[in-house]
Amino acid sequence: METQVWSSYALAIFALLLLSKFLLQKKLKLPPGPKPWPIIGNLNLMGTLPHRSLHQLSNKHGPLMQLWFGSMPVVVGSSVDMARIFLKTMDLNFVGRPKTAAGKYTTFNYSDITWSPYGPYWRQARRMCLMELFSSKRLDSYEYIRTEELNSLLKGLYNSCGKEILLKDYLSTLSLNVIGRMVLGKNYMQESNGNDTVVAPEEFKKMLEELFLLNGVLNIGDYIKWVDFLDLQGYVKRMKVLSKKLNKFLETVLDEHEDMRRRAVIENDESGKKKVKDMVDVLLDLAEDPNLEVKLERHGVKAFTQDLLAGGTESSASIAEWAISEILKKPEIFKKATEELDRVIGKNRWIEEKDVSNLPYIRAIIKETMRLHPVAPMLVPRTAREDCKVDGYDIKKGTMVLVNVWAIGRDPDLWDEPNEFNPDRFIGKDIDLKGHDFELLPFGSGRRMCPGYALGLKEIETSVSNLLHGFNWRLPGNMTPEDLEMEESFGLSTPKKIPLTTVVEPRLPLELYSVL
Ligand code: HEM
Repeated sequence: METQVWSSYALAIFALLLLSKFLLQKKLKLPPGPKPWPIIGNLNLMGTLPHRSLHQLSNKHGPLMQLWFGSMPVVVGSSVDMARIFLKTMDLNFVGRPKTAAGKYTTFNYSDITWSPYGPYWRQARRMCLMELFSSKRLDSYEYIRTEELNSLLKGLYNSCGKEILLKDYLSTLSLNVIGRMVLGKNYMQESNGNDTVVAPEEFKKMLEELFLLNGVLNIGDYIKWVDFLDLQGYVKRMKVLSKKLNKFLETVLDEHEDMRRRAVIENDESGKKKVKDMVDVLLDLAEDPNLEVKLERHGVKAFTQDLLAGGTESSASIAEWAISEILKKPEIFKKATEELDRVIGKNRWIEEKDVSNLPYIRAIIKETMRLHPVAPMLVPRTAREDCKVDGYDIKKGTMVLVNVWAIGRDPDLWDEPNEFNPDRFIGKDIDLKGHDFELLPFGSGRRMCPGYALGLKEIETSVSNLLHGFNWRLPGNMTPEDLEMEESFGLSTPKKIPLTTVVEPRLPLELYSVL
């Protein structure tokens, strides 16, 4: 009997709560959007590629739209004006990140840069990026690493001339080796002196792919809290497995670095040159700094290191693969690109980083690739830190905010024939990739904009230009450009679903390949 009374009380309270929530929302003027279902909200409308599902919905409901992922309100901006409001005009209010299982389990409880909440810790992290990790002086000091690793990729391709190759394998090895040496000081993924590797390169690449995927998935438990413990999609289990592997790797890296620092070893790097300070050294220096506003703990150093490795690996490889795939579909673009390369660089040398500013057509190819295939099609989710009004609509504190840069990149009001790959649209136009031009935002904009964009761009520009300069490209067998699939697979990044298989032939005098 007593139980019955209690359950009626509980029911009445629950009904009252629901009613008050309903009345409150009635009073608020929320952005338009699809009607939510009880419990799941609008999760049923999300397909396997959420940026495409949201693009379709915004065509119906407008460039500012609100939906519900379970009980979480989600606002989506899909126009230049909305991007400018969220990322510039009201950036400070939308600079938060949502608390997700991915942030908790895969980034040492939100202690990395990407998922850490807005506050002194994150602000200090951004200062470290600006002043220490990505200063132009530091990036310049690593140029020799980028050049050596790119040469090794070009040599590898030359050795595979005439054979079918999976281009992404070469590209992700390049970015992993570059970022590995810059961040960790040596390549932990390569066998050295006959010793065992700490982790095999293929295994490490898989770990990073898994990290990107798990950081981009719609994990139901994040949005319907009371089913969280069931881990219905099995993602949380995968996150925990992955975080153990990453932690083991990062512990080894830190132990070795600390050991060398104790012994004050001044090492030579793999090419025999005096070792330049790597990014882990810089982070360990910072961790010892008594004047830091917020102490950088060991788990913070591991989380930052992981962010740098992840940010620097998958993105550039994925963009370069998209660029070559688009060019294979349109041979006339290859012709124009090589005309520019032959005119500006000539056929007797490779392209260096400083040459790229003289190659407007190549840079246009890269912009066009990032317009159609932004690595993070909805950037990284943000949250509203306070209640506010946008375009006359109420947005509640805690609302998740997505800026659909993929949709903006295909907006027919901004771009002629938006689905066509046409680099010429950028020639003579002053549109850059640095977050100033809101129609093209592959690195985001504002306070949370990608801190690694300069490094990412350098890698993409020099690799794509040298790939086009050094080789003629064709599709294998009887495959025609129309047969080439251009589907995406989803995660925090959006790589090609079916990796590109291609065949290369040398385009330059043969002696140039022997000096690599
Ligand atoms: C190569 C191409 C790259 C692309 C297209 C890219 C894109 C992005 C995007 C879209 C964001 C989210 C911005 C936002 O929320 O508004 C981001 C954040 C971030 N990126 Fe990149 N990125 C690239 C390279 C890199 C590199 C090389 C690194 C580091 C080595 C890096 C490290 C980060 C970090 C740490 C954040 C989080 C920033 C924060 O939340 O404060 N990225 N990136």
